[in-house]
Amino acid sequence: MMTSTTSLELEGEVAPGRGEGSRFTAIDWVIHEFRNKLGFIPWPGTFNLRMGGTAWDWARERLRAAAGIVITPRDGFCAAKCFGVSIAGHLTGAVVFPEMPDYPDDKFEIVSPLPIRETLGLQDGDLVNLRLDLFPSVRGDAAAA
Ligand SMILES: Cc1cc2nc3c(=O)[nH]c(=O)nc-3n(C[C@H](O)[C@H](O)[C@H](O)COP(=O)(O)O)c2cc1C
Ligand SMILES: Nc1ccn([C@@H]2O[C@H](COP(=O)(O)OP(=O)(O)O)[C@@H](O)[C@H]2O)c(=O)n1
Repeated sequence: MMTSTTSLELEGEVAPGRGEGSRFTAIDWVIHEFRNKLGFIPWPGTFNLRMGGTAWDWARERLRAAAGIVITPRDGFCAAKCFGVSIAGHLTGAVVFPEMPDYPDDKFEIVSPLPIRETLGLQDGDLVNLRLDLFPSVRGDAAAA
């Protein structure tokens, strides 16, 4: 649902990933990019949600068209586009869309300064409200919304 000209409200289902997120959040240049451009050091790993439905189809097109914040890759890696996101109205982070040709359309991968599952007591299959900032500027002091 569109809540204003700059934010989107969505719902996603907590999902397992491929167990590779912590490999990427441990890379020096990734930590450097997140610290400089988003204002926080990532908690190890990525928190995944599965998205679907017409609201997501519409939002995905808006996100594809928006500039977001670009994580600039080092040699051999792909770039990623980020948007600030509020998770269940309690935590903030950034949703990351790696620019990989086969990246799943229904995957919503969040990098955050805090452990989201543990902090919010979430399990696979739980539904979570998300608010996305189409014109993001995530700050280092914004870990708690
Ligand atoms: C900034 C950033 C850059 C990435 N670049 C690549 C890449 O070049 N190649 C790749 O296979 N995965 C890359 N990934 C990882 C993919 O997003 C991968 O699907 C994900 O981190 C795995 O998460 P999961 O194990 O939670 O599913 C990158 C991730 C991030 C956060
Ligand atoms: N900021 C974060 C990062 C990861 N996580 C969780 O930490 C675990 C490890 O993340 P991961 O990316 O290495 O693994 P998968 O999500 O691929 O299983 C997963 O259960 C994530 O959902 C979290 O709760 N909050």
